[in-house]
Amino acid sequence: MAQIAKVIVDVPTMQTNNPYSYLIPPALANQIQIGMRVVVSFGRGSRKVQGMVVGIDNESSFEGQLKEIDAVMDLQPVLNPELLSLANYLAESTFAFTISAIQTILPNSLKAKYEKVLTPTDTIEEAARQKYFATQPDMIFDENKLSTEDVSELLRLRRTNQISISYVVQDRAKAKTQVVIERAMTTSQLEASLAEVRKGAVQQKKLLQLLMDANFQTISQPALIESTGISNATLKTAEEKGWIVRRRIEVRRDPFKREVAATRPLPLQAEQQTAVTAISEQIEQDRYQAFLLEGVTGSGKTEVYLQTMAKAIEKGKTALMLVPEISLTPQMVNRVKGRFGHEVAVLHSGLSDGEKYDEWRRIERGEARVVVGARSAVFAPLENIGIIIMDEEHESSYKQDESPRYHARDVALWRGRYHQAPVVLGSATPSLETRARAEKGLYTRLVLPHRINHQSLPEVSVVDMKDEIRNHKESNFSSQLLASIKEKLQRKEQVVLMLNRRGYSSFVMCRDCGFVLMCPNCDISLTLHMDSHSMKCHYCGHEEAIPTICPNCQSRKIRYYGTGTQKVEAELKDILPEARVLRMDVDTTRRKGAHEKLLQAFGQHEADILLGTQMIAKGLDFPNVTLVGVLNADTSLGIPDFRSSERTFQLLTQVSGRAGRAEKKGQVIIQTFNPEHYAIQLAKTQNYEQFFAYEMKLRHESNYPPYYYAIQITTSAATEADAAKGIFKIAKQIREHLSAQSIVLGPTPQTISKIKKRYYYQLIVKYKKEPALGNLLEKVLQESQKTGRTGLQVSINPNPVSFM
Ligand SMILES: Nc1ncnc2c1ncn2[C@@H]1O[C@H](COP(=O)(O)OP(=O)(O)OP(=O)(O)O)[C@@H](O)[C@H]1O
Ligand SMILES: [Zn+2]
Ligand SMILES: [Zn+2]
Repeated sequence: MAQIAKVIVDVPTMQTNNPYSYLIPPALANQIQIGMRVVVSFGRGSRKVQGMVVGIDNESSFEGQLKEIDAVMDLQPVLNPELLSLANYLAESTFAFTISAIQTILPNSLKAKYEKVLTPTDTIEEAARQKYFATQPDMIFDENKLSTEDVSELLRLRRTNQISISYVVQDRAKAKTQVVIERAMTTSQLEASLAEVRKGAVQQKKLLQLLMDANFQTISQPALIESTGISNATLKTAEEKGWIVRRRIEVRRDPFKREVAATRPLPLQAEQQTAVTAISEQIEQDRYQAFLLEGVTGSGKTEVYLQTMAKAIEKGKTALMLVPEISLTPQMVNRVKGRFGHEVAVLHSGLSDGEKYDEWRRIERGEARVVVGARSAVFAPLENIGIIIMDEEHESSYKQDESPRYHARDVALWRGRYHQAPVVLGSATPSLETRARAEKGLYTRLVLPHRINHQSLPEVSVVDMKDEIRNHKESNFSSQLLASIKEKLQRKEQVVLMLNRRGYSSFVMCRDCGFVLMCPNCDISLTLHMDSHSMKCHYCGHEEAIPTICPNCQSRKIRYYGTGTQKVEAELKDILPEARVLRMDVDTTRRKGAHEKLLQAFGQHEADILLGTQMIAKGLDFPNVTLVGVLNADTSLGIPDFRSSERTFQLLTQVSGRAGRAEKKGQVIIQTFNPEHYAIQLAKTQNYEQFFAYEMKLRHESNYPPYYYAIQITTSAATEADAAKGIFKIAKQIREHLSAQSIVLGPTPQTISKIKKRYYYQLIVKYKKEPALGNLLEKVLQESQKTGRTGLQVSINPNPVSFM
């Protein structure tokens, strides 16, 4: 009986969630498995496309003529059954196409080209060894060059573990390489050369002596240069004279080479113990339960994570831990590595595709039983998960803002249910959604109300910048903040300063006509960058010269407004010339590892002040920091979004929490133009519960989440008219079907209505119960696939983190 494979195909212009049926050629019968990638021909032109096998039937209800699968790309499944059904869940819950869900779950290198190298194992049959490995130790699997019979045979060998596979990324540029130096002459030849070298050539002599040493072995070029001071030029001469050869060799990637000192579990404080016990009980009983671990800053949440993860590992299970973004990773990764050593795999956006892939394979092979990573690590191919942790669960970076628009929290909860394992959502400032669910009893709430050793929370004072501006010359520093900084520096303590913006100043404006320099591609003003002496767009990267004359009225009175990290750094140098300042923002952390280096330097007190954007607000644990200054608390308040108060409160509470974490008492100074705003007043007392109650009341009054669900529908097109027409048509379609209780906001242009030369319109549906809405939106999405002519794109974003 013929076998039929159900294949999800990758055709960008004609996406559908339905699999297509293909005949499995007889030679591959019983060899192709669910979760393998295949090549099939698609459509009238019989274009070759990639696809994923999601099902295999032994008979077909399909009447007509089926095409055969052309080739199989994998010798073993790359997605296991759990991850395949997770792909379906993602597609359904986020209005995405199954193929893009699958691609999101797979690591990038599996989308790229790579070579599969086959090696025989000890158990290989003699006939097979003779056939494939008689003349070579391994072979490259190339589905285009091998006969179907060979492919079938190799699949069988793989399934019976007679061969193993390793993957090498084909693009050589991606492989990590290093130049090594080898000796190319005999000792006596080198001696002869030494005699000929002219007197002053000290480096050449030094090199020859090194080479003549009986113990000389191949050495890496950077190591040689570093240890001897011999220059690159000398090595070049040496190569020309034939003393050495330089070769480029491949080295294994290891994203975290530095050994981390091992740590032992700390004796727990009473509240930590209660939390660990409650979570461990669920691990013991293999039960899914979601927990909210609500602990003030510095209350020791990390120790709770580590000890419950250890419990899962002890039981022979695996553990998954999510952290918001790379900025948080260095300290957290070190803590996890300190406890679990080589069992840890790290996945985050700072890794190259190759590094990510190496880690992915280690997880898949079961070599790493603990995974730490940012958002996409939630798809780590761990089996037998015993616990899932999500640190700083309120962070908006957990939501992906392109398709599939998933929230890692939902995926974590889904996997927790699948594996019957507890999921721990931790935060000092939980999202309103999560805290509300705990209120309803859906999550078990665990509270750590005190700092470790009952150290008090830092004292927060609020400075009204309106008064400051009236009384002083224009400065980013109030007299109170400046005085405190000086005091701390005198005591050899450290200071963290947060500014909510990068660049030098935020925009350039003409004092005569009010002209503001805008990006030609986006509806946003350009930002001045002093380091590159240019104006940059933070959305599309457009860059142009700094104007000295107003392009509009030719006036010379063009001035810089607002403030940025570079400008504050310059001011600090001016008023505190002896202070050592480290600046941390997108511009200083662009290079790989730069982030970790900066934090390490600050931790070792190589600087007195850490000045940064929001990226310094979370997770840092430096005992010597006793003052935190927030230069402009208002930027996040000014954003026209229902979550702006929540964001502001979270940010201020988080950054305040960096002060006074050890024995020394902490102090926080918040500068603002809105000192009476409730988000700022409540951040002053760092009282999350009070903020929660107040904000929930406001959300209730104005029908916002978490009282209502929300869906954002966006259209975009090359012309404004097309984008608008598209959204109004959708609005009409939807309104006809909505119940009276639901609310539609818009359609309106998006807050930033033009990005990269495309125009954006949106509409928001707020609803409590709309069982038919999902299907309706699916239909809208399918229809939008057909309107290729105008280039209209429609996207649907369930539970958007903001309405902008
Ligand atoms: N049981 C304990 N005994 C002694 N010290 C502890 C204990 N638990 C945690 N600590 C220490 O207390 C400090 C704060 O802990 P941790 O960084 O885990 O806090 P946190 O709750 O994650 O804070 P934040 O939300 O601000 O990141 C750390 O330096 C940690 O090593
Ligand atoms: Zn002008
Ligand atoms: Zn732009």
